[in-house]
Amino acid sequence: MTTSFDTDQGAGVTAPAPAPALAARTRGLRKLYRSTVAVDQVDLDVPEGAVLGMLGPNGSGKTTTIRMLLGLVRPTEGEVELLGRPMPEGAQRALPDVGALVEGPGFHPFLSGRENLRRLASAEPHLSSSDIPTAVEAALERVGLTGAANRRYRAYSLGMKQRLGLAGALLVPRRMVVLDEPTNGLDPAGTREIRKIIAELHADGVTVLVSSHLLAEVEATCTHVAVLHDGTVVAQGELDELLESGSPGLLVSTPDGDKALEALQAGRIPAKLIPDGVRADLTTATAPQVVETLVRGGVAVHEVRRERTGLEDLFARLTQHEDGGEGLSEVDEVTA
Ligand SMILES: Nc1ncnc2c1ncn2[C@@H]1O[C@H](COP(=O)(O)OP(=O)(O)OP(=O)(O)O)[C@@H](O)[C@H]1O
Repeated sequence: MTTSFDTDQGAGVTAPAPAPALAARTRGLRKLYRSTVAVDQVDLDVPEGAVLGMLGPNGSGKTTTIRMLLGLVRPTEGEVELLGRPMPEGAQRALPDVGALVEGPGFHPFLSGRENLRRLASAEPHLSSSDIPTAVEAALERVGLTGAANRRYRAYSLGMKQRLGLAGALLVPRRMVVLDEPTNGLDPAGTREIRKIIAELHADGVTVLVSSHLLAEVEATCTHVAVLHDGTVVAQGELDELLESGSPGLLVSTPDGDKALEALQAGRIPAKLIPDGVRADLTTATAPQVVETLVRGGVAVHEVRRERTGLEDLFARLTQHEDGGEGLSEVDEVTA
C-alpha cells in the first residue's frame, strides 16, 4: 500500500494547487545486488524546503536509496533527479550544492579532524582557498569539535567521526543536506545538537533528507516522512497528514457531552463519550459534517481536533512482517 498526499487532492471542488517544487525525486527506482532486491519501484518526492525523514527497519533500503540519490550507486532501473539534475550524470553540477553525511566518509586515519576537513574543503568548488580556514573553523565549531580538532581521526569515537562527517556536509551553505543515520553513535547531548542543526538548516530554507530508524527523532525534527519497508516506499507525505490519516477520529471538547452524543447518534455518526467531550468516528462522516451536526443540535463546541496516531503505531502498522513481528528491535524502541 502506498499512501501519498498529492496537493491536488480534492480537485473538482477547487482548482488543484500547483505541485510543490522538488529538491529530489526518484521514479521507478530499483537496485539489485545479485539476487537481493535492495530497492524496488521507489517513487520518492523530497519537496524543496522540507525536512524529510526516511524511516525504515534495518535493511529496508534507506542507505541504498540515499546512495543512488547522491550518484554513489548506479540504479539497476529507474530515474533519479537531484536539484533538477539527472543522477549520476549530473553529479558534478548538483553535488556542490548538496552536503552529505553518508556511511564511511573517506577520512584519512592519520590526519587530524581539522586537517581532514581542510582536505575536504579544498575540493569544494564553492570555496576559494583563502576562505578555507574560516569555513573549516566555523564547521568545527558548529558540530562541537573545536576542542578535538587536532586529534587524529583514528582516535575519534564513533560520535566524533559522525560530527566530523557532518562538519564536512556543512562546510559551505547548501541547498540540500542529506544525512544518513546522523545520530548513530551520538550520546543524548549529541543527538540534541543534531536536532538543533537540522532545525537551523530548515529555518534557512535548506532541504534536509535524513534517514533514521529512530521514530522519536523523526517525529521531533521532520516535516515530511517516507516509510520504507523491504525496499519499497509504503507511505510518504507530510508528517501531520500521515499521522492524522491513521486514525479517523475527531475529538470534540464540549461541556455538553451527553447532548453531543445524542445529536451525533441522531445524525447516524458513530461517537462515544470521552473525558472532556466526545470522539466522533470519521469513517462515515467528514469533520465539517460532525461540527455542523453538533452546532445544529445546540451543542457548545469549545475545541475540535483530529485524533493523531503516534508515529510508532503508524510505523508498526506499515512495516509489520507477516510473521507478526515488527520492524523495530527492542533496543530501537528503548532508544526512541
Ligand atoms: N553493497 C551491497 N552488496 C550487497 N547487498 C547489499 C549492499 N548494500 C545493501 N545491500 C542489501 O540491500 C538491502 C538494503 O540495504 P540498505 O543498507 O540500503 O538498508 P538500510 O535501510 O539502510 O538498512 P540499515 O538501517 O541497516 O542501514 C539489504 O538486504 C542489504 O543487505
